[in-house]
Amino acid sequence: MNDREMSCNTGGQFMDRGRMNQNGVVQPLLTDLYQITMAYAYWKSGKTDDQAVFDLFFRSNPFHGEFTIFAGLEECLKFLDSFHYSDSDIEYLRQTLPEGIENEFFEYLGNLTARDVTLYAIDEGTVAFPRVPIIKIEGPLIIVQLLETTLLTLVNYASLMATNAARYRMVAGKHVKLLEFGLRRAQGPDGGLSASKYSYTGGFDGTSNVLAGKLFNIPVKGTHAHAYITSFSSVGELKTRLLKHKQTGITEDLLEHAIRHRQLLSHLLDVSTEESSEGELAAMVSYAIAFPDGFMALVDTYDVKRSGLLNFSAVALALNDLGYYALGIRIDSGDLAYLSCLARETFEKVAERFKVPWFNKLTIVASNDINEDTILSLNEQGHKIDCFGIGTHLVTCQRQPALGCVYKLVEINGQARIKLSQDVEKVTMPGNKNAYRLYSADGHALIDLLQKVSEPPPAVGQKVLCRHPFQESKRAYVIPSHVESLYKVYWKSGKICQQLPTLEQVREKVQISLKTLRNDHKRTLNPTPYKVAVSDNLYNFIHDLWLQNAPIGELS
Ligand SMILES: Nc1ncnc2c1ncn2[C@@H]1O[C@H](COP(=O)(O)OP(=O)(O)OP(=O)(O)O)[C@@H](O)[C@H]1O
Ligand SMILES: O=P(O)(O)OC[C@H]1O[C@H](OP(=O)(O)OP(=O)(O)O)[C@H](O)[C@@H]1O
Ligand SMILES: O=C(O)c1cccnc1
Ligand SMILES: [Mg+2]
Repeated sequence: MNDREMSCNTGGQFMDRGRMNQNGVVQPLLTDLYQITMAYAYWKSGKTDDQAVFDLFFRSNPFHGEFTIFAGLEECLKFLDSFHYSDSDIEYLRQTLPEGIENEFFEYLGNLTARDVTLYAIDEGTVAFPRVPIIKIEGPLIIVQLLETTLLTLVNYASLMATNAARYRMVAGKHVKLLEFGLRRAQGPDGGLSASKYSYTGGFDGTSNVLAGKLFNIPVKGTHAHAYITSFSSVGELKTRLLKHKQTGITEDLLEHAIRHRQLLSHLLDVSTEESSEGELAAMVSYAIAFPDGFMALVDTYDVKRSGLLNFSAVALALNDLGYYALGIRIDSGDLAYLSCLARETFEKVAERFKVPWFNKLTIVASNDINEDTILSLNEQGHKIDCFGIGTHLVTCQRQPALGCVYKLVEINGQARIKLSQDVEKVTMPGNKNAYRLYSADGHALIDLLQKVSEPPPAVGQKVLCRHPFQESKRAYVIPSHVESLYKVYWKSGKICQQLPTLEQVREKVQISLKTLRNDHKRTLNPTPYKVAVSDNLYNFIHDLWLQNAPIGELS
């Protein structure tokens, strides 16, 4: 065991060793220097045992949308569970922090754990909204402050990615498969792994990232690259053409079958065999021999119509002669609407002419710089794509590369704190609060309501005054048919205190939670903002505190 592994404590009640596996890069020094310098200054000024409450929240939804999927909670809990500065961490800090830092501080840091911290959170996979804290953390000021940057880095990208993936899922519809192909384009290896994990959470069906498959138990899927096709230039290069018949076991020449079918197909599809690529045919035959039960071929290397579809269909029919069913094709360039329709038409013709009805159902995968708008546009035009392979736009979240979650002090030693700003959106909601989601009779979420923790929760069937946090005139009475208390205690007294869902369960939660949102909040163009309100009591409290803290200017 290395010193990082040894530093993990025994874990909470519900945490088995499997779960403890955490990305090794997530450790207490994965933070900003200022957290540690502040910790020293807090320590020096006797604030070590001050009790703080911090809220982790975002101020606006990403991608011009009106919802965000909260993800990354499990990683935050693992981080709390293993929080401990190793001897080498302390040694590094001794060398790095300014001279004159007292030795006792390093001893203090060396013994510091997250045992005295309590973490409340919304369930991972739930839709969340601006200004409603998704995590609330209480505990000694120093430790709670020290957690800021790491928790933010664990939640921000995870939630952004899960939201992005959920948006792709919404525009693609539930019947189209979505595969994440982004590792090569992701923000480094760790970004790539997180992208694979959280795109699955958001509703993708699998990833091409093999390590993500192993680590997170996500289905791994894939086709092949253009290099495989271009590595062959003629059938003479085939080292073997032989394949055993699936049922009889008799060895046959797959190429011979393919060439025969290719001739027949050239009439049916009205393309000449001379125009099509022999290298492509050779590549497809060799791939089919390697994967007779999983033959999926890239058809756009030379020309989809004049070469790719002809060669693919010939090899797929040859496989059929030997008792195997091909899976389908991938198209990675050109007009994906047109080419997918052309491919489906081709398959239908072949199905009819060769009496192979399963040809109608061959899978058509499309890739090439696909984003939400491309899918929407393809839907409008009409297409026959069964599966999108999506890389760059998905994993880099090109449309909005960061979610702006922040971590703000809202209470210290029972005293509420407010951060003022010229920009009203940036004024923090002071005090220790609870959050509730109020539902209508038809099961839709109506509004999220923040209250002071001292207030009784809203009750079903009873009128609640919900106020806009900053605009006095904006208020509404809501009579909820169902009230959901959004926070659960996830970490207390050094233990994880909820049964953590599996990745699969979080993935299901995303879809269930999205269903509670009205469609107008989810549409891509000009969605209706979801309402986030405060109780009358909290409203008055915020505004009193605001006035107390805002200096009165003087005109001269
Ligand atoms: N029918 C379509 N409607 C809208 N967008 C499409 C459609 N078909 C493809 N696209 C998108 O248009 C872009 C086409 O990319 P690009 O101009 O690089 O063409 P290409 O097909 O890759 O060209 P090349 O064959 O030269 O590589 C891609 O982002 C692709 O997802
Ligand atoms: O387009 P993305 O959404 O990022 O999806 C991943 C891309 O990665 C692969 O090829 P690559 O782009 O590396 O080569 P290519 O440009 O020749 O297709 C694949 O063919 C996709 O095009
Ligand atoms: O398997 C694929 O088709 C794949 C994987 C990564 C990137 N592009 C395509
Ligand atoms: Mg590409």
